[in-house]
Amino acid sequence: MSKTATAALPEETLQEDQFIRKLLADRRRISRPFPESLETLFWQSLAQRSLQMIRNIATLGVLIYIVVGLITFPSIYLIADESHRLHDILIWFLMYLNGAVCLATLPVIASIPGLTPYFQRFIIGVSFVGIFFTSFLTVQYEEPRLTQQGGYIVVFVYMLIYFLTGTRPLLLWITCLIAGLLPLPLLWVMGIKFDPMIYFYSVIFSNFIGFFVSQSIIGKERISFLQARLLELDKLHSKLMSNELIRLSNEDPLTSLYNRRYFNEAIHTEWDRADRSGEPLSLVFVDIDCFKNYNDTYGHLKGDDALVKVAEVLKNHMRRSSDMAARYGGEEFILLLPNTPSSGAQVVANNIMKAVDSLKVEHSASLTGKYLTLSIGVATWTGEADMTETQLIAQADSAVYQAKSDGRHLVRVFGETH
Ligand SMILES: Nc1nc2c(ncn2[C@@H]2O[C@H](COP(=O)(O)OP(=O)(O)OP(=O)(O)O)[C@@H](O)[C@H]2O)c(=O)[nH]1
Repeated sequence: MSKTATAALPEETLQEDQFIRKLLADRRRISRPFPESLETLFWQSLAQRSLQMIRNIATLGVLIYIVVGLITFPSIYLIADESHRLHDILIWFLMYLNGAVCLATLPVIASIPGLTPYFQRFIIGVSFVGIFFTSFLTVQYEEPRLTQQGGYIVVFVYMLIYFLTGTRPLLLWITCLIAGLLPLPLLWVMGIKFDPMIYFYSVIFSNFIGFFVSQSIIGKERISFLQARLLELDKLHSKLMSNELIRLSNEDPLTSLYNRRYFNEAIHTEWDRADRSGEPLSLVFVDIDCFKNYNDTYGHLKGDDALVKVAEVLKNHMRRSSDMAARYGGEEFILLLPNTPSSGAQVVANNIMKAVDSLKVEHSASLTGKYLTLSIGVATWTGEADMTETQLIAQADSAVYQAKSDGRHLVRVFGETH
């Protein structure tokens, strides 16, 4: 990144940019948590993507779930022995209902904007309920083959939770582990016998597998996230750069006022606007008196300081958002005052004159007194058809000339005789 470019970026953003570049260069550290704000952003982006995915596949999900129901129900009917068929169908139905409720919650949360900030918490809650009831019910089939099938469903549920929700794997792992272990004392109290191996395999082991696989997927997600974030920062950087370039091309580097080039553009726009609206447009031309003498006496650097001080006064007198002050040439400034009649422009000119007087910038070689003074010319266009912008500028300039020839340290209005 170039020197100018880095200067345009805020310090925080710059640090983030450098951190990301380092991390992408040395990917061994990628699985460690990022600094807090970036880490939060990462999980938020995953949650956002999950929400979007859930919204997109909601209808398809409902259809698939119905098809799964239509396929598994007859198989339960066929597999289960007649002696406990009703019991097993009831267990299947409760499991199916549990799955339907849990899965239906997701698109509902995703479609209510007020709930989406709590998406992760809902996921934790829904996962807990889903795993608890699925684990609790699946071992209650009388038919061992169905228990085994239920085990596969638990594995499937785990995978769904891990891959669909974009939730932190460790948090999910702990939640699912507790939800998976909690039915054990309940089953024991209820005296329900079950195969511990199937329970271990479907509830505990698959949770581990889901955790490790999702950890490795999250690692890849982290890389994509950092790359996307870097792209965003680059875009922001380019935007700042182009804003900065625009600003620099419009600005006078010494005084930070607008420069003559920008003034020429602005007067053109305002001229057209005044032409359409019929509002008066005033120019105030400001020239520092005996500035050559000032430079000769105090040196150019002091001369520059004086220019900056005058510029500050001008800026402070630009009270309307449409007013603008520009540096027109060496020690000449110009104010563009849209929708301002001559009387208003004269008030501004006199105030500026007094404000510079009150600065009391010592000028021992001045012809007007002991301090730095201004000569100011005012010209106003009130819609005369035969006038041009250049003519208005020339009128303001000629009013300054009048002020100079009348003795300096004066405000003169073009067309008025004194
Ligand atoms: N320090 C400094 N001086 C500048 C700058 N731009 C122009 N000047 C000086 O401003 C002076 C303007 O001098 P003149 O045009 O003769 O006007 P003046 O001495 O102010 O005389 P009057 O306008 O008749 O009062 C010149 O000496 C320029 O060198 C600048 O950026 N910095």
